[in-house]
Amino acid sequence: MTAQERAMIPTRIEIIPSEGIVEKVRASVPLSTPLTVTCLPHHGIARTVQVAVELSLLGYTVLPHLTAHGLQDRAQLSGILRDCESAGITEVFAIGGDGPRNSGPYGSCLPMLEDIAELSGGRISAGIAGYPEGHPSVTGLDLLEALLAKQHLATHVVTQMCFSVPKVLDYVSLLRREGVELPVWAGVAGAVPRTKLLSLATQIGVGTSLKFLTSKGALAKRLLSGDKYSPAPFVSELVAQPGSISGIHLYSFNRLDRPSWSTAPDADDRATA
Ligand SMILES: NC(=O)C1=CN([C@@H]2O[C@H](COP(=O)(O)OP(=O)(O)OC[C@H]3O[C@@H](n4cnc5c(N)ncnc54)[C@H](O)[C@@H]3O)[C@@H](O)[C@H]2O)C=CC1
Ligand SMILES: Nc1nc(=O)c2c([nH]1)NC[C@@H]1CN(c3ccc(C(=O)N[C@@H](CCC(=O)O)C(=O)O)cc3)CN21
Repeated sequence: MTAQERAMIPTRIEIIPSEGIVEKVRASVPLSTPLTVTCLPHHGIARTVQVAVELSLLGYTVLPHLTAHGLQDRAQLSGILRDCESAGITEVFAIGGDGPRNSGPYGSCLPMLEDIAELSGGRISAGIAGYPEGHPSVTGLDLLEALLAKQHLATHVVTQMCFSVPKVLDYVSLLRREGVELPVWAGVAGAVPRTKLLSLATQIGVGTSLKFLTSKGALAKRLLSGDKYSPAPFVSELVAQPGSISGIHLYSFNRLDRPSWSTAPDADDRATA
């Protein structure tokens, strides 16, 4: 694969719907860069959808994250899908969610996906999550079974953040062996302070590949240079493998400097006031 081809890998950015984020995005992200809006338990789904709708109306391609555990009932999901459609949103990222399951009908992602397909009449599609390193409280077999059950309702898989190229590639091979043909987008941490990354990675259970970061390999050394984690060496190594991943999903933590491998056009394309 040539450097030119590597540079063409589709890249999208995940943001947190914090106060002021719409203005921040508008000031620094070109309209051509797709965005996803995360859904954290202490924020709730309404906030995610509101930010996604605002960004979509500004002209961004945007996917809100919908968490099954965060939904009270089917009517709430129906309202969210209507709001999305009215704002021109055609795809969401569907996830179980970290928060406690409420009394609503969606104990996991699958029944929510079924209702998204039914309520939207198939007009809103969905991405789902994959775990190259497993999940702290779910077995690998359960995760695979859930993925197999969900795949017919999904358009793509986004991986949990991972710091090891071989683990991502092994995971894509595993999915292909098990009959999952969906495109896989690799979840990659953005250039964030290393302390922040370490605490978050421990919290969400990606400790194994973090051990890789403290190993003595050449790639590990490059990733660890400076105060911040640098995703660029990881990304260039990953995309050099032909036919493996379909895109890069960057967990930005709202640090919105343009990623060094980005294919996005220049500042002229930014949203204007
Ligand atoms: N990768 C990501 O971007 C995000 C991941 N999450 C995490 O993903 C988990 C699963 O969501 P999906 O991948 O959509 O899977 P899912 O909702 O399809 O569930 C997969 C399987 O894991 C079980 N399960 C899920 N969470 C569990 C838990 N906390 N304890 C025990 N069993 C559990 C389900 O019953 C099911 O058998 C969430 O609970 C959360 O921890 C949450 C938000 C974003
Ligand atoms: N289990 C799990 N849950 C998630 O929500 C999640 C994943 N995994 N994997 C990938 C990304 C990373 N996510 C996160 C999680 C926390 C923050 C975060 O910065 N939280 C702040 C609070 C931010 C705020 O309230 O505005 C913190 O200090 O914890 C960011 C992205 C969302 N995604």
